[in-house]
Amino acid sequence: MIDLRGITQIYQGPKGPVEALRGIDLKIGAGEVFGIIGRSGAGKSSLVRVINLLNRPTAGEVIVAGRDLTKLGDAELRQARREIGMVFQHFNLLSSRTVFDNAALPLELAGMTKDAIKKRIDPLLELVGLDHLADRYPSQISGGQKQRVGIARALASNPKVLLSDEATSALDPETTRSILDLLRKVNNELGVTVVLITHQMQVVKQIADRVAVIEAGRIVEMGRVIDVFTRPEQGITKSLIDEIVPQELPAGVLDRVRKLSDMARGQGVTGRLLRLSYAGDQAYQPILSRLIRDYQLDLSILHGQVDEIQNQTFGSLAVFASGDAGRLNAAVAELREQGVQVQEVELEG
Ligand SMILES: Nc1ncnc2c1ncn2[C@@H]1O[C@H](COP(=O)(O)OP(=O)(O)OP(=O)(O)O)[C@@H](O)[C@H]1O
Repeated sequence: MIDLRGITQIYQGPKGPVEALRGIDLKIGAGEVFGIIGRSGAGKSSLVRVINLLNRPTAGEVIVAGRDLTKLGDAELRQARREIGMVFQHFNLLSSRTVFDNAALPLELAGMTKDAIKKRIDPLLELVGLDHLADRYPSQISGGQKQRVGIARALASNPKVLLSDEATSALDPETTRSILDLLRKVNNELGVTVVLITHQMQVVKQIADRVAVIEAGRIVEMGRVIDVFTRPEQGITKSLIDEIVPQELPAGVLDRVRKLSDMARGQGVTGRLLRLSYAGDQAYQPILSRLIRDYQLDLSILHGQVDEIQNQTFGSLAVFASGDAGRLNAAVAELREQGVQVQEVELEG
């Protein structure tokens, strides 16, 4: 549905050129919910605005639904843009227009008749849960409701793609969840491809099928969300995940682990601090009991968390394992063979 090829974006800033996007290649399939995540200044907004050519890239091709938007004339581009809806962090509603009239704006601008507009907007307001508030003004509704208007307006022209530019960043966690649920529903019921940019892994985790991590204008990591969560490769990805699945153990716990390690050494056995993570059907208990039973290891559980991503279980566990060095190595090898990610945490320092 979306195919970005060799996208470069250079802005002329006051202190010279700023290279916001440095050769982005990205394919997003029809019907996907795709997350683009990065820290402030990474280039997320620049990238999402390239998709509807609100930003014309300095170089590269922007192919949406089979057409290269960079090659279209003004009239054709206006037409093509109707297939790409967009929602914004600050909603961008007109305060002098009602909920209905805000949602209807793109259709009015396109010259649609009043009757046709009503036929289109009434069911959309119902879809976003605002049919009872159609006559209210933006000042009379909550932030979450404003974003629902923004979503209805973005869907008014029956687009194939919905772009979300930090749509939930101004909302509290509960409202964020309900807006993300709504975007999922839009994706499921209308088949609209959703591309959302965010700086929060929680958003990606709740809704996206795949994610691209962007840093300094480049995609540094990309994959299915469950895979990126279980096997993050880049430092930036790890630190973004760390915000919802803490990777660092508290200093007090590490102190305890060092004592356990000293004790193990005193008893002539090896001790290692391991971080295990897994996705899917494996569960903690069989993993742990196997380590104890088959490899005669002693285990201390330091930290554990189980979560769900796209209906798949995702677990992470920190354990201190001690025992015979050879058996410990064999246990780690078997865990890896079974698809458990095993990361050794250094205890020195
Ligand atoms: N119009 C502009 N003129 C000059 N530089 C710009 C312009 N827009 C963005 N930039 C610069 O391009 C880089 C990428 O900005 P962009 O807004 O795309 O990042 P972002 O990841 O969306 O960040 P944020 O989450 O803070 O909005 C930044 O260094 C920014 O300062």
